[in-house]
Amino acid sequence: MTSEAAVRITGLVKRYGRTTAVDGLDLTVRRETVTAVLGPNGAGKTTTLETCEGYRRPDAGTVRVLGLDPMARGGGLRARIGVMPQHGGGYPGARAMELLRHAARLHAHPLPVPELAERLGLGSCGRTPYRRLSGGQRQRLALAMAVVGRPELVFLDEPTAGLDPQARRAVWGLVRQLRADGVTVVLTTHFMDEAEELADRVAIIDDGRLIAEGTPAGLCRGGGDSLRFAGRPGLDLAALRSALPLGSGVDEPTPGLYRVTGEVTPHLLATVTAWCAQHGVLPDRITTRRHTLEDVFLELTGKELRP
Ligand SMILES: Nc1ncnc2c1ncn2[C@@H]1O[C@H](COP(=O)(O)OP(=O)(O)OP(=O)(O)O)[C@@H](O)[C@H]1O
Repeated sequence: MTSEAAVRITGLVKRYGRTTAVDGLDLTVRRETVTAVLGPNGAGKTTTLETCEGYRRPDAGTVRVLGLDPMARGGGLRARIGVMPQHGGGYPGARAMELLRHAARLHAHPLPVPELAERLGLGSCGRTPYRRLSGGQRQRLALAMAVVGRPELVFLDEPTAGLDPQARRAVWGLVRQLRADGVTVVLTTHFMDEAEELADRVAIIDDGRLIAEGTPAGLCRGGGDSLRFAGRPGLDLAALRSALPLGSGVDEPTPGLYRVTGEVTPHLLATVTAWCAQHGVLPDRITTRRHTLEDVFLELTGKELRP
């Protein structure tokens, strides 16, 4: 049934002894989307993913993945999901390509192994034993093993951590391809630009709870956007304000320097420059600053380092 959410988590609690890693988390992931789960170190992201993958049993709450309980045996879920763990384990003596071919053989209709290996730049290290692979090569191999079985849903735990910029772009390309092929992707990342680039939905968790969820643009909208320009001091702020779109404001924090607040859009910029033209003002040093996902993340989760 395709209208069913890919992942539905309700009131999830997971404890390790006295540590509550996940503390009443609610999260729904829609099918055929890319969802980025963000959160400070220790927020409970990996624990949440591992619970969805069937590696951890919830202490309370329910988790349904493709409509199934990940802890139930025999439901066929394992064959339908792909998992890239944060620290992928491989047999130390097995060669990279042997591991990938082995993973492919476990599935009924695997992707063609040579193309996938080529795409992730694994060709040249195919004969290298796992223990001698670099960190980045291990990451890319783990990603290839997660997707080789054509899963409906993949969980990628920090897929680009430790990758060079070229490999990062290759991973982004693969994630986009998965999405275009109708695969649901749930990934964690500490790179806010990565979430903005790839994700349809972003879920921010802190202390084991969901604290924000939405599209990257929706989460960033408004907030700390600003447009600044210099002009002759003492412009008629009330007149300029009345020309601006609803929800925008303007002030003159220092004489001759103007700050327009509100959502920065092409229309806002055009309005300000048109107003200046009508009033014989040459706006100098126009700069725009948009609220980024990193701004939102820091506002919501604070700036303190986590223990
Ligand atoms: N196997 C475990 N045994 C005991 N405590 C654990 C275990 N795994 C995780 N924890 C604790 O649970 C909390 C959540 O950890 P988790 O790995 O889920 O966070 P995370 O959001 O993935 O963090 P990071 O961004 O650092 O990877 C942390 O306080 C961590 O120390």
